[in-house]
Amino acid sequence: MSTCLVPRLAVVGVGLIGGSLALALKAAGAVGEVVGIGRGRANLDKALELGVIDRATQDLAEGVRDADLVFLATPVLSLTEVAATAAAHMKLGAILTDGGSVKGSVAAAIEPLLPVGIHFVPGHPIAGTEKSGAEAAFATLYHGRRCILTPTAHTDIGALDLVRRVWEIAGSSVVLMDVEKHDRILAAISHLPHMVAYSLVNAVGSYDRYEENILEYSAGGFRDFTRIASSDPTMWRDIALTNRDALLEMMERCEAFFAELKEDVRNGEADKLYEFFQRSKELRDAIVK
Ligand SMILES: NC(=O)C1=CN([C@@H]2O[C@H](COP(=O)(O)OP(=O)(O)OC[C@H]3O[C@@H](n4cnc5c(N)ncnc54)[C@H](O)[C@@H]3O)[C@@H](O)[C@H]2O)C=CC1
Ligand SMILES: O=C(O)C(=O)Cc1ccc(O)cc1
Repeated sequence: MSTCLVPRLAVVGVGLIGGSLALALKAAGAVGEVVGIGRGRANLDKALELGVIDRATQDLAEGVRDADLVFLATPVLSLTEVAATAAAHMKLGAILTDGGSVKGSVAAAIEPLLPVGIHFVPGHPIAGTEKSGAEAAFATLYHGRRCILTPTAHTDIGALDLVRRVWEIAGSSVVLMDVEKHDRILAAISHLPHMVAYSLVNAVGSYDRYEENILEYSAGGFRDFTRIASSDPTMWRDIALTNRDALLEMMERCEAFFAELKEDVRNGEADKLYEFFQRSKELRDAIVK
């Protein structure tokens, strides 16, 4: 009989987020067996080869059957369907959690589907990179980062405690938050920057006056600013669709500042431009150490 925190972990979607949690728990000796569940055989084989998972299956029902904890790490729009199938085949008392970037739609859709005796804890590790797939996973991704859990009135306290300990063992500090606050904060600090980066790359990459790819002339600033535009398009499509209202509000705020800047450039407003840039620098220097 295993004495580790999670005797059997099932990870649905063995990519950056699911794979990294598996590796972190393995490194800490907190997990017995890790079962990886996915749609593509090639990614599962890679995950096996890299030691991210111990067993692989493309059959969700079979993969979750004996799991004590099931971690859903697939794109946000797939989570409800995956959760419904997983929950229907999990053992009584097992815990289901997720790492989706948007929480309001996820918790609201999944909770009504859960059979009695299956506990759901919505979560979101605030850690990541622009890379995807099992090859992108690494054990220290969550070190020194935050993980937001968004329990609802229905969340089981024991399940919440176990998921909290899982993320702490993975190296994160856990913050509890209500879903609306989560979705608004993430729209501002994560989802808006991705939309801006995607737009910037399009604006510059489609500029064809000189019939050559001017992205090849990019210096450090362009690379830093647009790294996140290399992120997975399915993931970001799902985030944009499921956090629509909060994201639109932030995109409008951003548009207003851009419009102000445009007017000041057009009118040669030296003092206003200086103030705009000075204020931005102070804000940025205070936020990002
Ligand atoms: N990439 C990041 O930096 C972060 C991502 N997230 C969230 O974590 C989740 C996973 O993201 P990543 O690990 O980056 O993606 P990923 O693309 O690296 O991995 C997702 C895996 O799920 C598989 N998959 C997709 N649909 C599936 C389905 N219906 N059934 C089984 N497998 C399926 C994909 O084939 C892929 O292997 C997403 O919900 C994302 O919003 C959360 C925090 C950070
Ligand atoms: O690569 C980066 O800097 C990110 O911003 C990663 C990221 C993407 C999505 C999330 O929900 C959380 C973190």
